[in-house]
Amino acid sequence: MPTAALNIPERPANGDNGLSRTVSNSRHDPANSLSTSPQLSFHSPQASYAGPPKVSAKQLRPFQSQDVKILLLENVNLAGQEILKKQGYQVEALKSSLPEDQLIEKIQDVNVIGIRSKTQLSANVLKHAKNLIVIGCFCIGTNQVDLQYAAENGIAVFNSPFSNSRSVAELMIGEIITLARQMADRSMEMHNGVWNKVSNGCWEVRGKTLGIVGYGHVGAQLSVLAEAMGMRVIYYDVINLMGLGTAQQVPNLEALLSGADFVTLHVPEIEETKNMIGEKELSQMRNGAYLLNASRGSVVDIAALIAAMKSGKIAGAALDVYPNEPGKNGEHFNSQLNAWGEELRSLKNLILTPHIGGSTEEAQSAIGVEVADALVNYVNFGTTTGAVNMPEVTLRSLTLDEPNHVRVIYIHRNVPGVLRRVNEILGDHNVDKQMTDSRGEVAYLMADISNVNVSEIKDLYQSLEDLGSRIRTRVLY
Ligand SMILES: NC(=O)C1=CN([C@@H]2O[C@H](COP(=O)(O)OP(=O)(O)OC[C@H]3O[C@@H](n4cnc5c(N)ncnc54)[C@H](O)[C@@H]3O)[C@@H](O)[C@H]2O)C=CC1
Ligand SMILES: O=C(O)C(=O)COP(=O)(O)O
Repeated sequence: MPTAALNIPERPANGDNGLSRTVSNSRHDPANSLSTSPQLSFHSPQASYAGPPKVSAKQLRPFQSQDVKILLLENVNLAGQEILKKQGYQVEALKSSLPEDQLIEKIQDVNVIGIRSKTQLSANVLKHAKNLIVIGCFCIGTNQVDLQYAAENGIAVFNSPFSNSRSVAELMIGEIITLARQMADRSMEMHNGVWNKVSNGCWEVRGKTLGIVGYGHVGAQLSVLAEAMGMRVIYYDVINLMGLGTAQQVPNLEALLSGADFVTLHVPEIEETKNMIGEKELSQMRNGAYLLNASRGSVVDIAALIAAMKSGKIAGAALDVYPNEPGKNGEHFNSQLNAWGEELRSLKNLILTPHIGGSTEEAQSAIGVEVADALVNYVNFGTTTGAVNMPEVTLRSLTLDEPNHVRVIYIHRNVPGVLRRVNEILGDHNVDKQMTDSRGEVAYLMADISNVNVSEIKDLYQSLEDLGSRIRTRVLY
């Protein structure tokens, strides 16, 4: 049998590979949601995929669902775990993140990894992930993943772009009032048996100005909620955006800082936002203003914030995120993690929360479902809709359950002449549908072809692998 060397099993004569699942081909069409809706039912393809060049025969082996190994870290919600288990995949779920050495060991073996904001998937970690085809970030932020390295190595990355935005915005509203009324201090005092009834330095939020830095999903939600409480809203963003309600965009960060009583930060962690709020920016804020950060720890220079709070310039602050965060619950938050840890804990009217902005039942189950659906669609069908580091490619219908149909996924470097060469190879068969798109250096081609005998799949696969431009080839059937 020509496929024996690669251990590609022959398709049974009736075209049924013995697996049967119900799947959806679109995660963005609610009517097609994997978990909630009328579903498109068909016999599952038996998918085959390959790792990078010069991999062993074992890695080239096509997989049955039960061969797919998934590692979920950081307590991914059960709703998401269930979707993956229902596919028949092997799912290992851990409650915490892993230190780099343990992560490197574990990641060598898995095809799919699911993480949240804590796990660092650097190039150094990913270079050990020889079998990895896709990463699911069960959160909004993707700064913890080397997206470029992943794309260049044919690893797609998905996230959940807005399922926890409302939860973050609501936490901000709670914190704005808590800061204005020094509520955290009063509560702490009462827990220590101290009655301390004060109005000095306590304010209503009605009529005060909220300055939102980063008017994206979180910032815009917050804007609406704050106006409903009678606050005036201004915002600063690097792109021009229409303000909701009567919110007004200001032209630069300084205008925002000097014009707001409360400043909240909702920008991504990127080079430009590192230490975006430091000594200079804090000095531009109003005397007695408040600062809230639920974006990323690197956005605020915490030593400068401590100084501004000690001097009374800043009347209160709320921090949900830190440059170094503990890897699991119960770990101590102290100066070993962050040099200023102890000093921070001693400050008045400072709310410290353990990165809980998106931690609600609603947000976590919605994220679990959304990202798990995306992973299933990628593993089973190669669909990249919603990927954050790859071109978005999908084909309108699936014919993989029909005899002699295969789907070819060809991730390649975006250089001239590739499509011509790929189509010379595919042209020996009947190309039913094809879509290709590129994002920077990486291009993604998906083609459904018919008239392919199972005995030809290995050659088809190998011919694509042999092209100099290939990053990863998958043949699904
Ligand atoms: N504390 C928590 O649990 C959570 C934290 N987050 C963090 O919040 C961040 C924001 O979340 P979303 O609103 O969903 O993101 P988003 O991508 O919808 O919005 C971010 C906005 O920031 C703007 N921006 C980028 N660079 C900027 C700069 N230098 N100056 C001003 N504006 C800039 C963008 O144009 C965009 O409008 C996430 O990237 C994540 O790091 C998100 C969810 C939960
Ligand atoms: O969604 C995000 O970016 C967050 O920061 C929330 O992260 P988490 O899922 O709580 O680790």
